[in-house]
Amino acid sequence: MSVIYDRVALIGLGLIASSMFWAIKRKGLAGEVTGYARSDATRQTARHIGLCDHVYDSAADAVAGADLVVLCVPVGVMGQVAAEIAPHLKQGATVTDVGSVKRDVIDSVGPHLPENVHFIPGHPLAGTEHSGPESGFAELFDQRWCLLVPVEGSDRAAVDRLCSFWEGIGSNVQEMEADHHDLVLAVTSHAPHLIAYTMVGVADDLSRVTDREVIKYSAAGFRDFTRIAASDPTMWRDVFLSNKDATLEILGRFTEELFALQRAIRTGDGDHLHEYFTRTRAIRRGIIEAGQDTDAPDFGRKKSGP
Ligand SMILES: NC(=O)C1=CN([C@@H]2O[C@H](COP(=O)(O)OP(=O)(O)OC[C@H]3O[C@@H](n4cnc5c(N)ncnc54)[C@H](O)[C@@H]3O)[C@@H](O)[C@H]2O)C=CC1
Ligand SMILES: O=C(O)C(=O)Cc1ccc(O)cc1
Repeated sequence: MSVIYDRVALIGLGLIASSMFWAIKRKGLAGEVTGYARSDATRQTARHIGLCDHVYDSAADAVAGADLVVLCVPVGVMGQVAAEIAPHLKQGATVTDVGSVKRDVIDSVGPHLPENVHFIPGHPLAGTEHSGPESGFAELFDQRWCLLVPVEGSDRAAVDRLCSFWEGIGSNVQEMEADHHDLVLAVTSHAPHLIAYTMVGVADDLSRVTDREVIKYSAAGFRDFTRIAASDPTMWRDVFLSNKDATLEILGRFTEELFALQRAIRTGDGDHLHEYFTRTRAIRRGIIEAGQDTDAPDFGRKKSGP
């Protein structure tokens, strides 16, 4: 694979940026990769582990001369970071992001960017419950989807170039409209995370009265919930607050179904339960047949280091 962008700037050096860096280096997709993170401690750690060719003390310096700028910060601060870098962007550069929510990011970032740059929002559907610069690994995006969400007037050549970049990183790329993205992700990722957070919270309350038996005897299902509920609190607070409508819609439907199942249990309606579980089992089989099953935490891949 050859160089796709001469200079790439990663803003926010956590799980996603560090995984991107190692994947970029693995395939030689960029001539140089610069980086910036808000905290001095993160910048020091990044320098110590060789994350980025150069880590700058300001976002302005990191993006200067960059052909591709990737915003890898929590969605709640995307707009603020865009305002900070806007005056320093190279003419003709592409600005993208990796945020888990798209409409809110488009609305908060778009207005800050000058007309002479290409803004192409994105979202790699790959991650783990870990965060920070040391949590990244080159294989994170292999065979995972990366959704690109071009905005009105996005330049076709710039979108195609970003698509090639993500394919070089290892992803399968698809384009999607922003509101549709947010609804799909509310079903497949955001609501499930909230449910996991809730279930672990409930069990935590219970564990106090049962001498922590809930943890001690936790079966695989609950352990999977605890993994998800260990995800970064800042990131997930921002996801729920910025994808409010879609998440609330899905949670409303979830609550209705839960009440129906609750009623079936109370009234002894075994047929209802059996039919429901037969339908959900078919969904799982569909996922496996589509080659999207991954089963294990971290989607079945083990961290093999940078
Ligand atoms: N963790 C995951 O599984 C996935 C996360 N995402 C999205 O990727 C983005 C980054 O997530 P992670 O890498 O997991 O987070 P992380 O917590 O590992 O890293 C975020 C980084 O941003 C920095 N940061 C925070 N505020 C900043 C600011 N104002 N200016 C500059 N740097 C700032 C933090 O210091 C940290 O280095 C988020 O928007 C998230 O929604 C997307 C796919 C998967
Ligand atoms: O760790 C998990 O189970 C995930 O679901 C990872 C993840 C988290 C957030 C995203 O926007 C995309 C992927």
